[in-house]
Amino acid sequence: MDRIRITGGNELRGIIPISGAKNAALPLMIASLLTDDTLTLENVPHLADVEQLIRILGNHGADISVNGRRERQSEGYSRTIHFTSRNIVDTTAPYELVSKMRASFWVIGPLLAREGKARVSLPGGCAIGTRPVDLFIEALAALGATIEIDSGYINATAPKGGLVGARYVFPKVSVGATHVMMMAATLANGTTTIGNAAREPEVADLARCLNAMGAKITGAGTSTITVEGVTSLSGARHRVLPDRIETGTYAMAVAMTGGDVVLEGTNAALLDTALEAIRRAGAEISETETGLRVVRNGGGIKPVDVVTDPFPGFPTDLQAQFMGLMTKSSGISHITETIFENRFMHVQELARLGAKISLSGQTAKIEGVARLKGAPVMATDLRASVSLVIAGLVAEGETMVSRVYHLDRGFERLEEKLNRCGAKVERVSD
Ligand SMILES: CC(=O)N[C@H]1[C@@H](OP(=O)(O)OP(=O)(O)OC[C@H]2O[C@@H](n3ccc(=O)[nH]c3=O)[C@H](O)[C@@H]2O)O[C@H](CO)[C@@H](O)[C@@H]1O
Ligand SMILES: C=C(OP(=O)(O)O)C(=O)O
Repeated sequence: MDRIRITGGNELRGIIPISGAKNAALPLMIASLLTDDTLTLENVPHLADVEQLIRILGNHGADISVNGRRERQSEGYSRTIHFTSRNIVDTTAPYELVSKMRASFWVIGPLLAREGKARVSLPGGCAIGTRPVDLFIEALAALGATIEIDSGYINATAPKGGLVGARYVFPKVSVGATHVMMMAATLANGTTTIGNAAREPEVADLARCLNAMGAKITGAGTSTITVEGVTSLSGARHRVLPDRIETGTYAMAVAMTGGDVVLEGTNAALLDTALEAIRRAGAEISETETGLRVVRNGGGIKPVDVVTDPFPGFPTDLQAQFMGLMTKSSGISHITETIFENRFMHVQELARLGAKISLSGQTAKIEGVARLKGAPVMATDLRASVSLVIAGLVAEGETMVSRVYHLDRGFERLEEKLNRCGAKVERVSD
């Protein structure tokens, strides 16, 4: 199993290209199941999750080609992928496939809308909390679906003439359930209004793509989304938006090591709240023609308190990384996690590097230390693992991160991007 060895102590200086967003690419790929035409997605990151979803969509009958060729490899940082689901050959998403990646559960929306039925395994894994699916069930039931849970599967069936537009207000903001309801409603009879919808940029990106496919969606990116159902969708070409979590991660890495890096191909509007926290921690961030410039030349890292929240709040997917940064601040900071109840697995691993962190309920208290010292640590989930990389970049000596398959789910060519800016990060295959 691969491990990553980081030799700490180098500043980051140079350019880091920001990839297409994993969390936008996944629902966009799933949206391809809504049409028998070809959906072409540009700027798709080359990640383990994307490869896994390609397998899942293939199981439903999608024909997928990368950069116009059939092989699934590319030399570039991002790829153009064509998805054609002329016929849906199977409306079951089996446990073996869905358990590996939670977002694959979202196929339930398009399958139900287009085929009138779907049998989808309940998603597995609880690395960051229990992650229930009750909101998906309620939202689809509101559109008229009959839902049964049987042997670990959700069996969803649409009424005879198809799903029916409805008004539904989510009791809690859910990115995934908003994606699914929006996709399902595109082919429903009549108009759907989604209240308390997730406002994440990835929701707006999905709506842009669906509209290019002929859907009639307004309000995506606000908390009320209206979807006027249409009878069919066509193909389209769409460019995946930049990854705001990757952007924030590298910005925090630069704030941690010091240096001067341009994050290319991204923009501040995707993560204003997180950038403000990084600025308060001591980095200068400015918009350039090509992206964002992050600079910290001396001055140390200041303690900053953050609370995670749905967009436009501080993203939970940047919580672990910000904690990594705060381990070296000059005082005491508090980080409160409000989205997932068990998203603090990185605390004990950061402690191995010398961090001083205590937990009280959903709040972590971080007492900044003057030095971290390299050690063997274990990645526990995607964002937790990259927080260890951020800490490793300034830890004295060597930090060896095991279980890097978590990192490969969401960070494209991490070692290469960091090394080009002066870091010493090496993948070791045992
Ligand atoms: C692939 C992808 O895009 N994943 C992102 C997505 O996950 P995901 O869409 O799974 O997260 P949700 O927004 O659905 O979860 C938010 C909260 O709602 C709860 N909930 C959710 C559904 C449900 O039926 N019942 C329920 O109670 C969850 O347990 C959690 O406490 O948004 C999260 C919150 O920004 C991010 O951390 C994930 O990176
Ligand atoms: C938690 C994440 O993804 P998922 O919802 O697929 O687990 C993530 O992107 O940080």
